[in-house]
Amino acid sequence: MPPKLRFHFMEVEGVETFKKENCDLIIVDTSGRHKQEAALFEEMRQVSEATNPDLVIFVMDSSIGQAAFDQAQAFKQSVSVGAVIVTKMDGHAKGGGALSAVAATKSPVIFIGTGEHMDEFEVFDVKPFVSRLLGMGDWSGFMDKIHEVVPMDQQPELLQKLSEGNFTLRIMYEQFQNILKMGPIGQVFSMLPGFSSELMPKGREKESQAKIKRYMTMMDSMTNEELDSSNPKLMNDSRIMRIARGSGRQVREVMEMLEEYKRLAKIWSKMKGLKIPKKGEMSALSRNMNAQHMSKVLPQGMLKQIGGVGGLQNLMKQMGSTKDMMGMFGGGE
Ligand SMILES: Nc1nc2c(ncn2[C@@H]2O[C@H](COP(=O)(O)OP(=O)(O)OP(=O)(O)O)[C@@H](O)[C@H]2O)c(=O)[nH]1
Repeated sequence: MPPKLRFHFMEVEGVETFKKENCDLIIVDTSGRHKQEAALFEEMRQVSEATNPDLVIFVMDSSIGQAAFDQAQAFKQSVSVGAVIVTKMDGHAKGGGALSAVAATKSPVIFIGTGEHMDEFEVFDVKPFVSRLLGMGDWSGFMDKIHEVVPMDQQPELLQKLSEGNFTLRIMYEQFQNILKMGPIGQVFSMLPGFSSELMPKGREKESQAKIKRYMTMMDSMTNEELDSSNPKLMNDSRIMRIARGSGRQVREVMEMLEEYKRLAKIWSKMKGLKIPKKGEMSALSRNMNAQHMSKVLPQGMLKQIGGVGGLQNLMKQMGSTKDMMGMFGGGE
């Protein structure tokens, strides 16, 4: 063994021992390191040289955000990173940093961590990941639920309205109604674009259900004009006071409900022009989700860092995307 590798005798000895014992999988875990720590990177390079691994995995915490690019690049320069694992996807981070890590290492994401336990370690699946990143929710799951729960004769109308980008209070009301029908509420919520984290944080389903019912009571005191309008200026003070009085709620609560509506309307307006697919026709969604949609929803700084829409297309390929997903970024391969 060359002298400089003696430091890593433990790793080398460990790997040799386990190989002799015919272990299928041997994992050498280095301690956490940061790109500023040159000596630790050198140590990691030496461990890699000494143990000659089949695969080097860069494990990143999704909360580091855009710092992921520099961090991943520093890893790639020291050792031949071949895959990425993104942890803490259960937190607030959407995982945009993972795209940067993939760009920097030119390696696919293979697993994601969604919690602290063994069963919260999942094989990476590109569709839900990208949907979450874009704030779109899990479209395919959502579509399945829509087909399951929304009465057949109402489906085309609802989907048509959504694709027109006119997200009115009435649509919100109808969606709330459907959501309450769908249950278990947590699972369904997490599939709807914009509905998941803010409106219904994990573990507080009961509270959220009560909030939705409260919102619906307030909307019951609205006129048809108010429910069907997409003009934000319509809701003046006197209308808000009338709704509060009519529903026995505080003005503050009506305003909170209207804020929630505005937030959802903003998210759903990104779907304007999108042809919502029929059941089992995700490719229709993919075809219609073009580069223009993408550039609207991704943070601009991030888009730039990964080389614009073209770079994004390449990344999705590297992330192991299916042909369907490639279609999302402007027409497939
Ligand atoms: N919520 C959540 N917690 C996680 C996840 N992955 C790891 N953790 C927790 O984060 C903490 C740190 O995890 P470690 O696996 O020790 O992190 P590490 O990077 O190997 O740490 P070093 O010892 O510095 O190398 C532990 O409490 C884990 O349970 C995840 O996906 N979600």
